[in-house]
Amino acid sequence: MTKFIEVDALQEVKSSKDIQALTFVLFGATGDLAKRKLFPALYNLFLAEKLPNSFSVIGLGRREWSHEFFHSKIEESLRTYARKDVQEDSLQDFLNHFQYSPLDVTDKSAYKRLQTHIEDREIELNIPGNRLFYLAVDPNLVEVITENLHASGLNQTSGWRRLVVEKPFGTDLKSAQQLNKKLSEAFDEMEIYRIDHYLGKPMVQNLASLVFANPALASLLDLKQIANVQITASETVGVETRAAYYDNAGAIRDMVQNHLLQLVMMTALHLPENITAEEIGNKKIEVIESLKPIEKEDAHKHVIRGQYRAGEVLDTPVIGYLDEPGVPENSMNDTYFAARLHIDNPVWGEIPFYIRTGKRLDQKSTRIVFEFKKQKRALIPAEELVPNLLTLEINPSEGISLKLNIKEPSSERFKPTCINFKTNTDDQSDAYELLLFDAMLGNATFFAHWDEVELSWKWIQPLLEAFENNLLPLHTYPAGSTGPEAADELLKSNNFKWW
Ligand SMILES: NC(=O)C1=CN([C@@H]2O[C@H](COP(=O)(O)OP(=O)(O)OC[C@H]3O[C@@H](n4cnc5c(N)ncnc54)[C@H](OP(=O)(O)O)[C@@H]3O)[C@@H](O)[C@H]2O)C=CC1
Ligand SMILES: O=C1O[C@H](COP(=O)(O)O)[C@@H](O)[C@H](O)[C@H]1O
Repeated sequence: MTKFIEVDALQEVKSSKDIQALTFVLFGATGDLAKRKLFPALYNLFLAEKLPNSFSVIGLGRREWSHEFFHSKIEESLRTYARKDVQEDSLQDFLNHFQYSPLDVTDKSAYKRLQTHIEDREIELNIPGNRLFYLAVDPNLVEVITENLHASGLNQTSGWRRLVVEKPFGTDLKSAQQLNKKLSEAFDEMEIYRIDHYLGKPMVQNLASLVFANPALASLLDLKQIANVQITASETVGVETRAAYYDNAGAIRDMVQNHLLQLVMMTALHLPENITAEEIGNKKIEVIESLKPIEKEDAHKHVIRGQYRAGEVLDTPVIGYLDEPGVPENSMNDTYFAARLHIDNPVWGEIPFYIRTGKRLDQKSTRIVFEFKKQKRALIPAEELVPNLLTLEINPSEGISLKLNIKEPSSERFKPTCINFKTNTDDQSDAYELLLFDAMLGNATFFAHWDEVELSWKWIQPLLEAFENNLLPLHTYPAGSTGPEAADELLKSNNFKWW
């Protein structure tokens, strides 16, 4: 069941007054996500006065850190990754909210110590028992942490309690279902926030309102005129230091099951009407339910998987996937995924959706492109015209552009010309800021609900099996390219190309 608070999803975020005093229990406080995203997001919320005066963050990890050392790590993170300059005069005020406690999550007895720590701080800072447990840890630890939170009674509190779980949620359909069952023994569905940071990206959050607020755009997006929709999430980075996780996950679990399918849902749901917060969840479920299954025997017709070889990315030579530290030399893991999907409902009918993602590609870009049908009348030779494209750029820059054919002055020729609108993102909250704020507020609109996650795994499962049974080739592509040539063929067979 979906859950929402009584706010319009499209409303601007509120202020700190809307968030009750709380304890933020951060599992994985010594890890990469905390350093790169969570501390900077909390800091930006603090500077924007969107945190309550009374809040306590208890950081956890196995490392034997002191509170002071923890503070120095947070400070380092803010100086490296925060969107805004560190304000020297208030930095210590911010850090004073944080304390650290070494804890091995598999050690049941340690949770009693944690409970005392949390309660002491609640008394000291006058915090009612509102507790947000944020699990920034390997997915394999989520179950044991939840079990121990339950067994120790830490989740039985006089205030509200919420559990924020990072993606990927499980590793396949069965494990996700088992995990969900376990979580629901300790928390109600209303209290579980499955975070997918693509849902926190401002352009994604605004998709629903964009068309409604702009009748011109709404009339442009007449579905009868759309030839196809393309969703791209390309990255220049490689596997970095994450081989242990990534070589088991691959692009299919790391990006497709969650981020890309969420983008498909968000893109397909919004046309053509205004949508309330509650309807967003329901419509997303309708979309994912309508996604035509691809049977594993047919996967080779609709799906391309690839792995990068050595090459040059942004003028720098880089090694191939198989030479990356921690990657087995015979790994068949996918670092690239592309597919052709169909949403089998009256709205989207025959319009194909193409999705693709990959590491070590030529550029970092997340975007959605609507390609319009070509002019059918023969007044202008078709080869002189490019299809009109409406592009929504999501990341790293944000904006909207429309590609048109404009006649060059003093010539009979047409030139493809883009009308661009770039959002000024300098002062814009980032995905984790928006999502952390919502989790603390109790607004689950932009979190992945269980139904969506389960339906996404159901759709993905035959493809996982096709990959495991090697029912489709693993293509290679040079680092710095746009991906395997076979991915171009996927579109060519329908007379399209990637944009
Ligand atoms: N990094 C990123 O950019 C992103 C990460 N994510 C997700 O966030 C989650 C965390 O990722 P990331 O931060 O990169 O991972 P890291 O490996 O960097 O961090 C893992 C954290 O888990 C802690 N940990 C591991 N084992 C135990 C244990 N037995 N007891 C207590 N703590 C333990 C580690 O602490 P210690 O070593 O001190 O025990 C560390 O703080 C993953 O689910 C990932 O998919 C999602 C989006 C982006
Ligand atoms: O969740 C993940 O996302 C990042 C890409 O995120 P973005 O916001 O930079 O587009 C990806 O690099 C990582 O592998 C994956 O775990």
